[in-house]
Amino acid sequence: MTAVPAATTHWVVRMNHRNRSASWLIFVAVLSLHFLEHGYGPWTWGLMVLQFLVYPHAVYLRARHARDPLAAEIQNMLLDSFCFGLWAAALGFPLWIVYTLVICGCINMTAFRALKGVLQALACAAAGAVLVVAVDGWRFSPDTSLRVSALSMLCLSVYLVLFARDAHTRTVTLSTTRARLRQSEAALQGQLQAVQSLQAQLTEQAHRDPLTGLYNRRYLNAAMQWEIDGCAREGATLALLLFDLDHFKQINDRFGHAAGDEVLCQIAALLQQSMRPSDICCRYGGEEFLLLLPGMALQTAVERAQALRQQVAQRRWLAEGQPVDVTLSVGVACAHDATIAPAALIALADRALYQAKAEGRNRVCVVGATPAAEAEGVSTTPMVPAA
Ligand SMILES: Nc1nc2c(ncn2[C@@H]2O[C@H](COP(=O)(O)OP(=O)(O)OP(=O)(O)O)[C@@H](O)[C@H]2O)c(=O)[nH]1
Repeated sequence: MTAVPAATTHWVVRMNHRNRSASWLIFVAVLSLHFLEHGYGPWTWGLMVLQFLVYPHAVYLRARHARDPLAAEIQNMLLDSFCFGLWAAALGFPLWIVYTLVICGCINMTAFRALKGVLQALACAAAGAVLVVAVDGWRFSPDTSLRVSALSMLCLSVYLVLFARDAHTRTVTLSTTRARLRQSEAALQGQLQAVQSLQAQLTEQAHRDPLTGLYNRRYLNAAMQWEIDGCAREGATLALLLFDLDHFKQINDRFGHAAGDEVLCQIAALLQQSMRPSDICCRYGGEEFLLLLPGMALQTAVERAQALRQQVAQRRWLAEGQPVDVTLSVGVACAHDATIAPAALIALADRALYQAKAEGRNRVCVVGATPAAEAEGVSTTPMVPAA
């Protein structure tokens, strides 16, 4: 047997040990009085000491060291009832003594097994009584003296009070534990929400360009295929505008990198202002921006590019307090179905952008220019889509 610290002993085992030790001590007084009144011999006295003074500690030790202490304690309770039956029959069923013993056994079992427990306790008590009657014959002397009856009542009362006190302690402990659990659950929920919001922030940061706050290329790579598929499903076109600042290096060289950054941020803000909720705006490279326009036809996309180009060119830009010319070149491409790969669509826009740069910058070029675009100064240079 391994030593089990009292604090880790099952609470039922501890409770029954305490209740047995206390109430059975009074019961020793009940029996002693009864034995004296009826002149019982030393054997009976010896058995009483064993049963009511030694037995409670023996069964406590057995349950405490058992592999399943609760099951062992329930066996102890059934054994209590069996022994009560032995005593009841051996003493000739003295009414108050029998009543006290049987009620104690039944109440204990009811607490753990409900009505089934009562039946089990009664069955065990009956088995004990039958055994004594079978071995020693039937004896019946139900009367107890007033003193024995009164002491029996006291014993039963002490047992019931102890039992009720334990029930109260368990209820208080349970509600305290429940309250603590609720607090821990609320704290856990709070932590979970904090982790989820942190995760969302991290995901957002991983998809954003730190300087301009626009989506970055990593996000674009994932988003483009969804957008191409989505537009193809709806039978709509997907337009793509690729912007590049003209001679941006000169702004950096003349006014410094911080001034260049400021221009980039303002261009990003300007692009965002013109966006529809469904549009996706990315910082594609150093001074390159990309607008993805789901459901937009090529003609409309070209108009949009022209408007933005003009807005930038006409705006009065200042760098370090000095006026500076800022212009954009734009390449426009359009996907008409899901067969085009994201990289191929960008390559088309890139070729149009290259053309815009080659033609002198501050202009919009388009893959397969339309007559309307031509009228607005859009390059009509026909471009062959990349294979
Ligand atoms: N301030 C700033 N400059 C950047 C950033 N990223 C790239 N650049 C600069 O952008 C400039 C791009 O130069 P180029 O590729 O020669 O292009 P460009 O001067 O705009 O000339 P074109 O595109 O041919 O009209 C380089 O000087 C880069 O250092 C950035 O985040 N901040």
